[in-house]
Amino acid sequence: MALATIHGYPRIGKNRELKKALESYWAGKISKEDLLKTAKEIQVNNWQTQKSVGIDLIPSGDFSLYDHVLDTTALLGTIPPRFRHDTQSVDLDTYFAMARGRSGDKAANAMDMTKWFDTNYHYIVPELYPDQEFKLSSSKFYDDFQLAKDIGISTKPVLVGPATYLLLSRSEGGHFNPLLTLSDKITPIYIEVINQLANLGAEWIQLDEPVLVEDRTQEELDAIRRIYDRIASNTSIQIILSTYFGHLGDSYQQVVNLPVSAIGLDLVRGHQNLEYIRKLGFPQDKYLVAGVVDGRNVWTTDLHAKLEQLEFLATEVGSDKLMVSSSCSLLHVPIDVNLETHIDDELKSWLAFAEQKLEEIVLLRDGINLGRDAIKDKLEANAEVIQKRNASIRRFNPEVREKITSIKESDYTRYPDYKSRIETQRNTLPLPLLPTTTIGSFPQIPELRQIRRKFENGDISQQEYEGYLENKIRELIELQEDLGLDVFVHGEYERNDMVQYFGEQLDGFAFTRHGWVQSYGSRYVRPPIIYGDVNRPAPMTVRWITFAQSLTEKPVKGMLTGPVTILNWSFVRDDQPRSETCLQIARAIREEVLDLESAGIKIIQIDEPAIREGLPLRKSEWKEYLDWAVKCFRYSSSGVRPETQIHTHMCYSEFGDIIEAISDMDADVLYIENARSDLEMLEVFRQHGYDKGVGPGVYDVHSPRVPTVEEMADNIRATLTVLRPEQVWVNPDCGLKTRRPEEATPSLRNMVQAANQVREEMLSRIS
Ligand SMILES: Nc1nc2c(c(=O)[nH]1)N[C@@H](CNc1ccc(C(=O)N[C@@H](CCC(=O)N[C@@H](CCC(=O)N[C@@H](CCC(=O)O)C(=O)O)C(=O)O)C(=O)O)cc1)CN2
Ligand code: MET
Ligand SMILES: [Zn+2]
Repeated sequence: MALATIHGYPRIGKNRELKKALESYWAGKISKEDLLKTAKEIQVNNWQTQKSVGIDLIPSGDFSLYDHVLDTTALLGTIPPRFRHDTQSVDLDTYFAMARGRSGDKAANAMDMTKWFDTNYHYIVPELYPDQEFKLSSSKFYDDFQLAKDIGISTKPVLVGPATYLLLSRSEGGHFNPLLTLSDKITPIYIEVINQLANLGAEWIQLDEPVLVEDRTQEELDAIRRIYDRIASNTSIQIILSTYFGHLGDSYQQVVNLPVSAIGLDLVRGHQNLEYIRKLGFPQDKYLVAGVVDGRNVWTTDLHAKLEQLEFLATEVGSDKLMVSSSCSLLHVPIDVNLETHIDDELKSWLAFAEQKLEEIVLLRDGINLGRDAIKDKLEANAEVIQKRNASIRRFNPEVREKITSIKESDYTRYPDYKSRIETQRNTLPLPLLPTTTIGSFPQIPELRQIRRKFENGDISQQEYEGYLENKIRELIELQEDLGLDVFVHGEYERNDMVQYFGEQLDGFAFTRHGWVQSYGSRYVRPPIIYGDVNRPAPMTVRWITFAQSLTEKPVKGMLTGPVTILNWSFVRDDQPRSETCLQIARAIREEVLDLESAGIKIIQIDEPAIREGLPLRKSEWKEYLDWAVKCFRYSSSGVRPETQIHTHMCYSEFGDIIEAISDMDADVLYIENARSDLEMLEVFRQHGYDKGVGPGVYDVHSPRVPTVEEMADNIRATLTVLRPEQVWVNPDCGLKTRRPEEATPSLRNMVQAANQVREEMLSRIS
């Protein structure tokens, strides 16, 4: 009999219970016991939901208070020395200190955070030394397994696999490959954990190795082989080695022949895996975890098409060796589409969130085990939805299609080139050396969010809401005058989120009320759903930017989210190439840029923080993506006059390997994350050179800690060893929306002082 399983379930709770509990705990408003009680309730709820729908192999350990990679760090005892952790097991405060940094007498910077593969989920990057020791330091995975067992559910514990853990970590104290250097040391700990879980009664355990869908060297594959050989000869439990987010490529044969009981393959993003099975076969003695239901998108599954795949797989591997699964953890989709009362029924029928996906998986399993006839009614209903969706005219807007075809090749290039236009800009836009600015958003205080919620619910009028926002902007302009910043922003107070805000104003987008997806820790997003052609019916930001500009002589930046980021942070229609959808968004943004320029705005910032996460996981596919992604950005920004300055911003990623594409975007100024990853970006600029304006962030905004003048001045001085003074801007790493005003204001005051200090040093050197 085929089994139904998933890789993992959303952790946040249907009503964002985890966020509320975490933030209350951090604010000292609830106790540790209260927090852990909420965590337990969410887990129990998740298990019971899965059980009642009929999932056979239910995961445990997929829940996390903050991040599952950080949980693995706690498990393995790889606590960076600056957290001075000396107890046997990692306590909650050390755990959160690693994630968020700590101030006071035990002050320590947070660990780096970066994107989880090509998703908008962020994990805490492990820091490993060449002589790293590993020591079991957390009982979380046992506790979670036991908790499920206590309510009568024998779960499948899920852990980040040893190879993935090592390859995702940062090598400290010199360049080395953590997989090649540390695999012998990490393996015994994994063996210990696996055997303990077996002792507690686990029959299956899942080790997630998504690094296997990236390009791996033979040396790495050999090291992985050695790890799994050793695990196999020292454990007796059934192990699922799971891969997701892509296909196995050339390493297919080697991976499926690793000594484990089951192999998990993504058959959606990694649809090529199906071809490999067809051509190269699949080992007869193994289970196949067939990831057929998309864990990365929200569209109702075409059950007929998937059943066909599964029927083929059943003949290849035997139906008793088949597990029907999600393509990856359901962490990346919202929980329940039925909470969305304002989405119309037709559109809703096109959508499946986590709970609906559980039902799809169970149906597909039944289709395999009992035959198509047994699920006939459901199959027919599904076929009707799919057929109607494919034929729906709601997806097409002839006017948009027409405008897209009329784009000319020259529309993708800005004239004149940077060298000439920067001269013009220097004359029309007088700025001091090392201009200071911010990335855009200012603290979204609870009062602001509450008022927006009231406005959405109709409890206050539009006039009251906008009056409130105007006051906030007035206050912020005064604050920026007082701080002495050079280029101002309006604060983005009118935005719930930098992508959702635009999605709500564009045709072809649907947005959710409850469709939260975890981005990191307690921070969630509601990705808009792009179901049709994208069009901008009216200006989206001009009203707020021009209001802010009317209050000051200093330049106020127009603030937009770029097309690639809107694409990558939305759920995207799957009936046309992503590049086409992106160009439609780019057209909408270009219109907005031109409207801002006509309204007298001199600097327009178009953020593209997600440009890198759209990068395919296999290098051979990079060029194609970068070509169209960069083109879309250029199309959105190139219509302006020479004197209008275009800025862009990126955060949370490594940019070294795509620096040429970034330079090709041809923005006049680039603000880039820098502080949290040990000034890595400076090394990139040193090696590759960069000729346009750059603001490498001088402090990390994702930590509540207020940075000192001296450390920021040091960062600026470091930047000046690599870049010319005329190029350099001074700004934080990212927007300040997640900070409290008590953190943001003193940090910026120190930042301006740091810039002043360095300016004086430069002047005294000249004179
Ligand atoms: N889409 C996206 N992806 C991104 C980023 C980003 O900014 N946007 N930044 C990077 C890091 N990720 C981040 C993701 C989310 C947040 C963030 O601040 N999220 C907010 C939610 C933002 C939002 O949409 N807020 C709404 C909903 C407000 C709300 O929750 N209201 C309360 C009531 C008010 C209250 O009591 O607070 C309620 O509904 O119950 C609004 O402001 O309108 C949060 O989790 O707190 C920050 C960074 C990478 N990826
Ligand atoms: C995640 S990038 C954020 C950029 C945006 N302008 C902000 O300041 O919040
Ligand atoms: Zn940012």
